Amino acid sequence: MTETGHQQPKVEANILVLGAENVGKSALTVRFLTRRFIGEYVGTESIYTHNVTVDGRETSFSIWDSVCPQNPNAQNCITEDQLRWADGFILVYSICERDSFSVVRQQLHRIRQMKKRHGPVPVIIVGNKRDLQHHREITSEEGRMLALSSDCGFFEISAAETYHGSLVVFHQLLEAVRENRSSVKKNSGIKGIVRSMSAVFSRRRTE
Ligand SMILES: Nc1nc2c(ncn2[C@@H]2O[C@H](COP(=O)(O)OP(=O)(O)OP(=O)(O)O)[C@@H](O)[C@H]2O)c(=O)[nH]1
Repeated sequence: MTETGHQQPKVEANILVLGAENVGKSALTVRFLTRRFIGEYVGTESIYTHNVTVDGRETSFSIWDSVCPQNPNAQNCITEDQLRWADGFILVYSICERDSFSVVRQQLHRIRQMKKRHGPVPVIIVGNKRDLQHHREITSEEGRMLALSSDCGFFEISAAETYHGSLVVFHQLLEAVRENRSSVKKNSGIKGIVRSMSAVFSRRRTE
């Protein structure tokens, strides 16, 4: 409810979870949805709907847990349809697998190319399997630097160990999606005013 007693409209967010095979995309998603870590997940593509209250507002997440085909050309893991559908992206790698970090880098590049055509879109990079420190191949700094250099959020988590990490990832992305929407709306408002003013002035010049 707002101060004036009006019900705030429901927030809807389409989130696409990407990354190489076996990095924990399903584990992260299922953790957020159920608070539980099951251990083994069916490797099929799924879209889940999850209705929750976030910061006092009704929110409906649609979460697309994608599957990256074996031996992929990583960039082609993402289709145009997926890119159009998503309001925000979670790119997952395993801190124990250098190749999965490269996949995230390539997928990020593809998303940023699309951004040129479709406008900005929030991305959060997630280094998963933080509990497996003894197998670590990617330092936290590498993950953080990639995120900083490409204007993304960054978290290292263990979907196996805690629920909190997955919660923070989805909530931060939701906040970024909401901010992105309001800045797009604001910009299109200003652009609209500029466009109509230039139409008026060009008409005057020709009168
Ligand atoms: N130790 C550890 N294992 C994890 C973690 N997250 C996931 N796993 C394990 O990693 C394996 C793959 O997890 P999934 O969630 O199926 O990974 P995925 O990226 O969805 O895999 P695909 O569906 O094949 O693309 C499973 O055996 C999980 O139990 C984690 O944080 N720590």
